[in-house]
Amino acid sequence: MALIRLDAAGVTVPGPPAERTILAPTTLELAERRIGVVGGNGSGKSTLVRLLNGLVTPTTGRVLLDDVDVARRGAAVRRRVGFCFTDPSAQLVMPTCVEDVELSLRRTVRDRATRRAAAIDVLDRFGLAHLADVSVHALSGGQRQLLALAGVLATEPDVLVTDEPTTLLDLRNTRLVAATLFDLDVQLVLVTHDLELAARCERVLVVADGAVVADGPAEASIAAYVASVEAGGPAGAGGSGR
Ligand SMILES: Nc1ncnc2c1ncn2[C@@H]1O[C@H](COP(=O)(O)OP(=O)(O)OP(=O)(O)O)[C@@H](O)[C@H]1O
Repeated sequence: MALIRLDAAGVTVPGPPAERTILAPTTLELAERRIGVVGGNGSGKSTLVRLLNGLVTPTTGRVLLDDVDVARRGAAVRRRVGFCFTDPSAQLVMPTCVEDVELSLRRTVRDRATRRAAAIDVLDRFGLAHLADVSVHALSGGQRQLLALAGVLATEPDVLVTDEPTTLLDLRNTRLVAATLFDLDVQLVLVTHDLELAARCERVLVVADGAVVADGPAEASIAAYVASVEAGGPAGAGGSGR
């Protein structure tokens, strides 16, 4: 299991209209197998998790993966920390499913025939082998999300960060993607608005107004989040100035 450490890591963005802190300096150690991140729209969840693989660079403090500074050795960290976006279109770039997975494998498997076989194996693990030569545009929402996950996991990261992987999906596909995610042999950091999904994590962080306002076992964190929403607090109102 990787140890991810935020050491007073914060993010401030420049104006206009004025410089704004979108994540207050945050100190955390993340070592659990499955970590959920919940909070209102615009609260800072994506900013927080994008720090973990260098998609966002902290403007104060540091982020360390097993003592490697993400800002200094981004490429090395990204080989260990895979990131999956909410909208799979953001990462499916090749015409067919198999080619998309092959693209992920281009650095690790040099030989083309071996790479194709490895890509088919990956698709098979996600129940997508029968779609190998199908256009990525012909897939259902759930299949696209699974393919995006397959592409990231083909690189065998130690940690998978996934930002609202079920938000665009219907109930059946939500269940399919959730079952796949929770079955993976990988450390998972899961941003979600689905509290049932968050409840399956060992630890849940609640983000509000650019800060982690609750952090603990899923049940306690989710209860705190729900209570703050019911009280009309910032976690529910998305009150980060958007
Ligand atoms: N590069 C940036 N420049 C300016 N503002 C930004 C930037 N990135 C994020 N923000 C702002 O920071 C705040 C937090 O954004 P973030 O995407 O982290 O929220 P979130 O909790 O993931 O929201 P959602 O649930 O709606 O996806 C928002 O007000 C957003 O508009």
